[in-house]
Amino acid sequence: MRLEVDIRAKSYTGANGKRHEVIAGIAFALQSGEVGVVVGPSGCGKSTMLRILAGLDTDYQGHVSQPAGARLAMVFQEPRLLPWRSVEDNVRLAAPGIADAKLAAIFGVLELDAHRSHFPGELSLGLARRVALARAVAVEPDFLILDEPLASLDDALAARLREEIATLVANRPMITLLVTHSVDDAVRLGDRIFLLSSRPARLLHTVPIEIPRVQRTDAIVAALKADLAQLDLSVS
Ligand SMILES: Nc1ncnc2c1ncn2[C@@H]1O[C@H](COP(=O)(O)OP(=O)(O)OP(=O)(O)O)[C@@H](O)[C@H]1O
Repeated sequence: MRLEVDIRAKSYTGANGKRHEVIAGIAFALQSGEVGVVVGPSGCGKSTMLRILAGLDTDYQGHVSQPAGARLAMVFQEPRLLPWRSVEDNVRLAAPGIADAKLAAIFGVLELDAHRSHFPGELSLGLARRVALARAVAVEPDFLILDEPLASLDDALAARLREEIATLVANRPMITLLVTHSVDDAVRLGDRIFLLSSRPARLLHTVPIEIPRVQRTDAIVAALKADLAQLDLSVS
């Protein structure tokens, strides 16, 4: 299973009729079992790229190929839960027929067991993100897209959710693509990091990380971040 991305250009037409270029060249490939992390400055075009990868936007130049029949799940920045349904129902509606044991395993990893009967309005942002993630994983995707899953969470919560994401991706062979502003999150979670320029987004560097996630101690993470900081992120 392999995802191949070659987005050569993407632009939007503004209200004044002028086109503005948002993506100027992003090409990469990911294999099943790999976590790719896209890091780029705010507003550079990351969400636009994810929408293209998810097939929600076909108005671009280039191509994206994923295996026929690959099942895709996407977790958006805002959790988008059904407010009138319980946590458990939100997940079951996305994955009808899911076995109780499978659901219990997902809720276990994401520490949601105590919240099964809660409604989205009763949840903190961190919990709502976990439910959105549970819902995505419950459909057993081949390709999982996560748009800023750790943004706006305090450090301790972000660290917990990061661990949980690491457990989920280790439990299932899928292609995971995660977008973040945070180099720290990227080096803790990624197998391959894609560094983008500011808008229009251009892929500046692809950085593979060979050290297994479980072996990435704080000292190793600091060293990896120092390596990344040496890279030239200016667009020539
Ligand atoms: N539907 C649209 N029509 C016109 N312009 C758009 C549209 N969607 C996004 N843009 C513009 O494209 C640029 C990139 O937006 P995008 O949301 O992809 O960036 P981003 O890197 O995800 O940002 P952030 O990091 O803040 O989430 C921005 O200048 C944005 O205003």
